[in-house]
Amino acid sequence: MTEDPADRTAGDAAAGPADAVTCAGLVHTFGETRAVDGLELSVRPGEVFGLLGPNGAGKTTAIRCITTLLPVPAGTVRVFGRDAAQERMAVRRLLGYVPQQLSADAALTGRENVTLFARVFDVPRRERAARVAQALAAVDLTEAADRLANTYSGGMVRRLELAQALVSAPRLLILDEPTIGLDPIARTGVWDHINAVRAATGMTVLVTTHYMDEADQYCDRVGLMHRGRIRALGTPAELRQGLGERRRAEGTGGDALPTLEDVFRAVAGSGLDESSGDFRDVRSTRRTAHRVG
Ligand SMILES: Nc1ncnc2c1ncn2[C@@H]1O[C@H](COP(=O)(O)OP(=O)(O)OP(=O)(O)O)[C@@H](O)[C@H]1O
Repeated sequence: MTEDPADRTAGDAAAGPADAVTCAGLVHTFGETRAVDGLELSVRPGEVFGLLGPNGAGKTTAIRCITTLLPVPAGTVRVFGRDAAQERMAVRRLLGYVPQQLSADAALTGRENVTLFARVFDVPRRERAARVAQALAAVDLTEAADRLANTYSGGMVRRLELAQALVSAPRLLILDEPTIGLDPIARTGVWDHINAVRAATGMTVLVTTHYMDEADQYCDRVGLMHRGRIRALGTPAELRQGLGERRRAEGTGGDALPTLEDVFRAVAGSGLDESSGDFRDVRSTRRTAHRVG
C-alpha cells in the first residue's frame, strides 16, 4: 500500500465494462461543496464491497449517483456496463437499494410493504405473491409478515427493508449504513441474511458503513473514502498488513496488527479530524433512532 492510492484506484477503475459498478472521474457538487471529487471506483461482480469513511466523505452522494437518484454532472457511472446518465431505467432495473432513511411504511404490514416494492419494480402479477413470500422468508420475517411494521424492532425493520430491495431479484444490492444504530445481535442478523442471499444468488453487494469491524469481517474489499475520493483500496487484510509493514520498516509500530481504523487514520492524516469526522456517527445514529421510533 505504499503506492499512490490515486494511481491504484484509477488502474482498477479501468478494469472494464464487466464490472458491477464503475465510476470514472465522478464529480458531484452541492454549491461550493465538492461532495464527490473525481471518484474512481470499480466493484467486481459477486463481491461485497465496502465504501468506508467519516461523515461528509461523500459516500451517500456517490451511492445516489450510482442508483441514478442524483445526476452525474461530470465523469461516468456504469452498472454492469449500463450508463447511469444515459440509461437510467436499465440501471434501476439491475439494482436494489436500501437507503439510510426509512423506506418502509409503518402503517402497512411487512407483506404489504414488500408487495408495494414488487409492484413498483414490475414483478409480474402472477409471480408477485410467491416472490414477496420468498423475499420475506429470506430475511426470516415469514411469521411477522402480517403484522404492522410499526410493531417491528429496529433489526426487523432493517430486514424488512432488505426484503423490499430483494423482491426484484437485483444483480446489485446497494445498502447505505445498513446496521447503524442496531445492537450487535441485530447487526449480525442483518449481515447473516445479506450473506445468505448473496451465496444463493451470486449478487454483488455495495455497502457503506462506519463500523470498521463489520467491514473487516464481511467485506471482500474496501475503499476508504475521504473528501470525495477513494484514498486506499484493497482487502481488509491487505490494507492492515500494508500499514503494519510500513510501520515496521519505519520503526513506528509495535507488534499489534493495525486495525482498519488505523489504516484510515494513516491515509487521511490530520485532515480527518479537521473535516468533522470520526467513525462514531452521531448524526446517522440519531437519524436511525428517528426511523424506527
Ligand atoms: N443535499 C445536499 N445539499 C448540500 N450539501 C450536501 C447535500 N448532501 C450532501 N451534502 C454535503 O456533501 C458532503 C458529502 O455528504 P455525504 O452525505 O455524501 O457524505 P457521507 O460520507 O455519506 O456522510 P454521512 O456518513 O454523514 O452520511 C458533505 O459535506 C455534505 O454536507
